[in-house]
Amino acid sequence: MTDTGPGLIEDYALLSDLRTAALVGRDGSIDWLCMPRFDSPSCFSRLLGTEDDGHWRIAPTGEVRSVTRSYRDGSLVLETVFETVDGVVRLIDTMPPEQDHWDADTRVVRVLEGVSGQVEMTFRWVLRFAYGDSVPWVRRGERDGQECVVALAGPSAVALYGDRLPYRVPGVRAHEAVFTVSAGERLSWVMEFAYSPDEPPAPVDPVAEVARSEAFWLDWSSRIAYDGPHADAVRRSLITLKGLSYAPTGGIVAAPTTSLPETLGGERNWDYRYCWLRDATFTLLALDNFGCTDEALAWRKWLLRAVAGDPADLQIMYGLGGERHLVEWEVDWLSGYQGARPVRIGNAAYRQLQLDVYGEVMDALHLARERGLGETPDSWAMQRGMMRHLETVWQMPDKGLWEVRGPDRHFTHSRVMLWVAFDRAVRAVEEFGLPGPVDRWRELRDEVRDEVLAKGWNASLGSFTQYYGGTELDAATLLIPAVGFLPGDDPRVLGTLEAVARVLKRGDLVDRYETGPGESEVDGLAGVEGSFLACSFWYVDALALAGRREEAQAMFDRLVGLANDVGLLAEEYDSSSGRMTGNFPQAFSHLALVNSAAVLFGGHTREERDRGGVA
Ligand SMILES: OC[C@H]1O[C@H](O[C@H]2O[C@H](CO)[C@@H](O)[C@H](O)[C@H]2O)[C@H](O)[C@@H](O)[C@@H]1O
Repeated sequence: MTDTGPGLIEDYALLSDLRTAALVGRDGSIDWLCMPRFDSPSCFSRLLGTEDDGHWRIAPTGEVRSVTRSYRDGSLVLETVFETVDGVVRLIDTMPPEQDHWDADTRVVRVLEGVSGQVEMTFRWVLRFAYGDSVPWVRRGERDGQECVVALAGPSAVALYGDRLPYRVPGVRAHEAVFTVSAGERLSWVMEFAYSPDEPPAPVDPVAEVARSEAFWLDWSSRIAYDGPHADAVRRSLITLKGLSYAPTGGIVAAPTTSLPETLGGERNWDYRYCWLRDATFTLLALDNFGCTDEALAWRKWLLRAVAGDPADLQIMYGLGGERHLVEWEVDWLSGYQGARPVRIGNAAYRQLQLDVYGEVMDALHLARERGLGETPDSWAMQRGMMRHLETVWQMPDKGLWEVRGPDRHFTHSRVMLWVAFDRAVRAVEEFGLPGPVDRWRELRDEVRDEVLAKGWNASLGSFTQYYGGTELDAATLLIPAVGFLPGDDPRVLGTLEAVARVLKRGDLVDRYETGPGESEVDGLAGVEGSFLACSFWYVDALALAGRREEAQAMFDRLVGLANDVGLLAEEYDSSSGRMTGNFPQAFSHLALVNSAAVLFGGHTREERDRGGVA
């Protein structure tokens, strides 16, 4: 077969074992997999290069007439059905989450079933460790009487067990098997990551592993307390958010990929396999809003651990285990997704000052209190430490929530979120009787509010602007009513909604700010980018909070339709090509979808569900 490169971003489906994730294309090829953690080096990297950078495809050898895909209901067990002229086959893919032993082996399970006729299949396995840089030593092995293929290179090893194990293709650094599957026949494979190259991990029963994975997800998704409009999309988004969580610590990755471009062919390529306080906070609020309280508790634990120490050292993002150094570097041997270079590992944004993060964390912990998640001895102490530090830095310009790589500015959204931080601190004292310098916090809250209304508002534009003194707009200012800074029907909020509609909205898609030639190039990057999907959902929320519910619901109905065939959304959408862009699937987009559903239709809290009621 000729190498056609990776598929469209929307051609991929997610597998996750709550420690790492794989992306499977419509062509039956796993093109992205990092083992054993989300942020480990990838061993399949076709997504960011070519077939030779690593992939694992199981697909009909000949022409495929149609491909249909779906997840088994409520789960991350993916079924891909290939129809060919000779018959139909079903490929079942999953990564079983380990419920009790989080240090257990990470594995990918693939089961192939003949549905009708007889179909010739090609199984191709190209393993490359270290983001495609390291060709392993591959040999036949054996454990517990079962043959396997073991691939080793440096610290990494995997073992492949299965019914038809591939053989080395002469003269090519790939392993292949060609065989026929008849109706009623079932073949299966398991690929496991091994820490010790001396002994392959013990073989497991693939069919039982699929059942175990499905049972885990069904049990988890049965706790989702929502059966309102677009229930399938909301449930799929929540399952996706759960799939982006790292169970051993409670951290949540912004996305399981790096360097899927925000601009096709461009340089806006970032590594999202880390935990942003902002994204994780929004995610946990979204999960908790739909009854997934365990995840909210796990996140708080992760947060307390990650930010422990001197509040002056607070970062805007951390590694999955709370690691602080996420040094950015470029992988010069990968050609990038459809040529979009550079491919970046690590993310220099970890060193940025983004003041909105303080507001987001204070807001999340305040909501946790309001929802009765209970206090921990450390959480208020940590918040007070954060507030003490904020009092020393709040006047500084920052990089804003969009993490611009241009100059620091007083971004209006950051300033609004500072108000949120001081406001939630005041309310913790007033509403929950917690100790703190409430008079000082009140004064600072009022000072920031006056400042935003004086400097962030531009009367001639009739809108809040992106930063003090600027004339450009920013979709993040749509969040002003959602955080309670001004009511949804305040004339300044309505003016901002109108201005965003005029300048940043194309159809239903909303850009986060203006990019490209002629703009102020606030982000310090070349080129234009697609529309940021979360901003479109924020627009829906702002419409609803302005009392324009019908319009909001109609727009939400259309936005939900942008998800791919298995309900997944990337970070951005390029309306000119009609393609998804940016990292995939992205927590920000999915959490914005479920939060809009909560605004429009009401989330169901666990208490309400337990009482058998509806929010
Ligand atoms: O486009 C510029 C920036 O893009 C990334 O940041 C975006 O993703 C983050 C994670 O989802 C999100 O928290 C942030 O608000 C987004 O702007 C990237 O990580 C940055 O390094 C980059 O400057």
